[in-house]
Amino acid sequence: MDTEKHVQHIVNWLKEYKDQAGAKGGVVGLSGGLDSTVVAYLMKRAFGDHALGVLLPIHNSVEAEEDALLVAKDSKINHIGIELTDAFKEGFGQIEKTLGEKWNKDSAQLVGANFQARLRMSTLYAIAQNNQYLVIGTGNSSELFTGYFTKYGDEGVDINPLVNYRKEQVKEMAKYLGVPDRILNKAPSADLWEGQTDEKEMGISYAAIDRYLRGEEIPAEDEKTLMKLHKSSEHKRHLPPGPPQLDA
Ligand SMILES: Nc1ncnc2c1ncn2[C@@H]1O[C@H](COP(=O)(O)OP(=O)(O)OC[C@H]2O[C@@H]([n+]3cccc(C(=O)O)c3)[C@H](O)[C@@H]2O)[C@@H](O)[C@H]1O
Ligand SMILES: Nc1ncnc2c1ncn2[C@@H]1O[C@H](COP(=O)(O)OP(=O)(O)OP(=O)(O)O)[C@@H](O)[C@H]1O
Ligand SMILES: [Mg+2]
Repeated sequence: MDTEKHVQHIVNWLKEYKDQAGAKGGVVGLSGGLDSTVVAYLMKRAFGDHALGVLLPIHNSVEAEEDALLVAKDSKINHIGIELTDAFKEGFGQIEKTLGEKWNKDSAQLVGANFQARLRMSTLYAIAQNNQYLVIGTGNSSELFTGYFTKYGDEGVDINPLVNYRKEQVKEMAKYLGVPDRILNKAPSADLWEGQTDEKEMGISYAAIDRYLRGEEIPAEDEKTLMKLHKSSEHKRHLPPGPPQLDA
């Protein structure tokens, strides 16, 4: 791909979209991971001083604050940090306490992880509305295809500048934008629990996902895994359905 052309295309679109929405700028959650890093650099080009990155640490999950700070400094995006550890512990603790015996401990890790993603989403929306900003998403087409995101959590956003780009293309953009090697070379992770990586949890590599999305053949076992992820997450790619309308 002609990376320079695509970067300019996204930056132009961000500017146009913001203007037609009547917004002043945009806000993004800064995790220190590749996707939010690329979005931060693009937002800085599109929104200048009205690009805001927000570090949202929850000290229950893995901490990558140093990387997020490095991104803020390197991209020169305005940034703030909002500590969500207590809010998470309080909110999630109340649910556990109230459900008591009915609380299913087997799924608690995943449920807690999704709760964290939605808490971050709520926080970003509060900041966005307060500043007349839009919430800028970081999802790419590889994640969207597999459904590897929390419904109404990290994909609860206003616009998604990377949605037509595969993970490998996001990495190309990162190189073009001068993202530090430390960020470029990290294994993609939601950082929602110790040792979590996207590829381990999904059971397939981004290389295989992206090969498939490019229309190339992948091993049968990978294709089976990918189709399962895609089908089971179909509901995440649509607005909530209701019963069909009756005539009278
Ligand atoms: N057929 C259907 N029609 C309508 N709704 C349906 C449904 N099936 C489930 N649902 C609903 O969807 C919920 C399950 O979806 P969801 O809540 O998303 O949860 P789920 O897909 O189980 O988990 C999210 C996955 O994304 C990963 N993640 C999360 C956040 C960030 C990142 C990252 O890469 O940074 C990754 C996380 O590690 C996990 O593997 C169910 O609890 C139910 O409410
Ligand atoms: N600690 C955090 N602080 C602020 N935002 C966060 C934090 N953790 C996750 N997010 C938000 O959730 C998004 C989804 O996470 P995801 O892991 O898919 O992307 P990433 O971390 O940017 O890149 P990578 O997939 O390479 O790890 C992030 O891009 C970011 O906007
Ligand atoms: Mg990440």
